[in-house]
Amino acid sequence: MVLEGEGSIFAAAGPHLLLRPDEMGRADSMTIEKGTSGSTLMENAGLAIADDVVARHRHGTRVTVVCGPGNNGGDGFVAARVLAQRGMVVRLLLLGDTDRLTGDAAIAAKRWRGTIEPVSETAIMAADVVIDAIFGAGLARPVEGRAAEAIGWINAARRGGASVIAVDLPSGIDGRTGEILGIAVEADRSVTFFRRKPGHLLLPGRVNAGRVVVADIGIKPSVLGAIRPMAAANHPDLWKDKWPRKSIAGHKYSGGSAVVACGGVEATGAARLAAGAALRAGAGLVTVTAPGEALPLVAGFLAALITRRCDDPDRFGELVSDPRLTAIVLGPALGVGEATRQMVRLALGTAAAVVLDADALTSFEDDPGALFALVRGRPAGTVMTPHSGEFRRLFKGAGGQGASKLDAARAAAEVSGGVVVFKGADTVIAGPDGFCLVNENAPADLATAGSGDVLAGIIGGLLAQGIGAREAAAMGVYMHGMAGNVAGPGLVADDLVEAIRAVRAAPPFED
Ligand SMILES: NC(=O)C1=CN([C@@H]2O[C@H](COP(=O)(O)OP(=O)(O)OC[C@H]3O[C@@H](n4cnc5c(N)ncnc54)[C@H](O)[C@@H]3O)[C@@H](O)[C@H]2O)[C@@H](O)CC1
Ligand SMILES: Nc1ncnc2c1ncn2[C@@H]1O[C@H](COP(=O)(O)OP(=O)(O)O)[C@@H](O)[C@H]1O
Ligand SMILES: [K+]
Repeated sequence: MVLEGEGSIFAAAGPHLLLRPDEMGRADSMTIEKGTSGSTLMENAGLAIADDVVARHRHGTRVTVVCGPGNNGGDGFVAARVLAQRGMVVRLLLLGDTDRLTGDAAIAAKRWRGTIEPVSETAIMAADVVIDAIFGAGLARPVEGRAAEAIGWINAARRGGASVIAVDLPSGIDGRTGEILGIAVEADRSVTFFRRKPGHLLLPGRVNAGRVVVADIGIKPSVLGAIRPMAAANHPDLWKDKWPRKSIAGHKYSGGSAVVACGGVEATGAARLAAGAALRAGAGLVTVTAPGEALPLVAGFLAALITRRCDDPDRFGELVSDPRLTAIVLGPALGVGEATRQMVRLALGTAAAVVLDADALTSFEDDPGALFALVRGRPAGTVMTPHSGEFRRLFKGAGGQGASKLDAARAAAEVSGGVVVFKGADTVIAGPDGFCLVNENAPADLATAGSGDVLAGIIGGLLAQGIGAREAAAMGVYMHGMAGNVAGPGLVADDLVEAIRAVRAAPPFED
């Protein structure tokens, strides 16, 4: 399979891979089959939790461990024992009966010499630190009843100043989707095992998880080859060797040549932002095609941009037939309708890589299959960058009911044959081979008008330089997040274009 090739994105993803709860279960059982007992894994997990607490809190801290009925609770019993040995004042609360504990959790419970109390509001509210060991990977349905009450009390304790540490996942968060099933713990920290889970990165799980720490509990990375997880965090390790750099022997065409299509006189801002971003991301030259009356506005923006008059799709077809063209960006404020559809068809008919955003996507709302047929057939890369509204319009119920954002993006990439960038605070980049990346460096300041246009331009600028579609998309999303951090609070989209210079000057990896 392509993903496993030497130097492939899968190979580079190693520590950044994300394991769904069922995949984590396989990692556990493969490890147990190879001779490490489940009890040892649980001891290691509980120890990792205790270490995390001890590293941050004084001797004598009042720690309340809230245990659930499964192995997540088992980890809690181990942590409680170790913390008591290390001088913390520990209370252990159990949801349910001790005699209903089974397997490794029952063994861990026997080793706890202290009292096992029923869950109560007062015991939770009296703590300086609460360890949430109610549910982890085994959460199977919405939380209700006593467990829901306990979660409410844990959150109240946190609002009252207690620190909350989640074992594996905040209870109530679905590790596969990041969704809240009923109610969920709001943690300061989550200590998870071996690899992070999608629910640690996808919203709202990411917010509930707080700072996520990954502990080694003795599972060997070699199990990953058989499990073949299909998702990873978007990390520079995945594309740093493609980072844009000017070569001393280069000339302007070495950076490739990009075209950005501009809408009418009242809608030129989006294309200007995209074109500026493409140039700053390293495209050698960027041409903006615009209707006659809009042309002066574009020309007056950045002197480095080339402008070409383009009043109809036929003229656009002529302009993009230049064989030196390496990337085309279509969609930002272009208008929804047949003219845009025709421009998309023409762009997809070229040998250039194409970014389809905004109106280029919405224009195919009534006949997405027609778009996908064109995308699927092309040898050059195609990247589609929908926000959630555009995604729903074009990809309808991709992934089916209960699909995570990851599953939905994956299904969209598979059905369209292109690379899909499903935007948001937890942007997912999906390739048609099903492998997905979840981005996590984007600051909320990016939620501002025109920010998506800048992203489309950055990706276009990277594609123009010959970077592959998946890498350009992943790197582009990451650079966009970095630009947001450089520009900081109060940023407007224009500032992001400017900030790309600082991003390129300080790559997110050691050279
Ligand atoms: N499998 C292993 O070998 C290891 C597992 N570990 C821990 O084990 C956890 C997974 O353990 P489990 O698979 O036992 O699952 P959990 O302990 O997360 O939860 C399963 C239990 O909760 C019940 N349950 C699920 N959803 C519920 C709901 N909404 N309301 C009420 N009850 C509900 C289930 O019936 C079951 O009794 C991981 O998150 C991790 O903390 C670690 O100890 C490392 C080793
Ligand atoms: N809360 C958020 N945190 C981080 N990034 C965000 C957030 N909200 C939106 N973004 C990012 O900002 C950009 C907005 O794009 P888009 O919705 O197309 O807006 P526009 O059409 O105004 O340009 C996307 O890249 C998206 O991922
Ligand atoms: K938990």
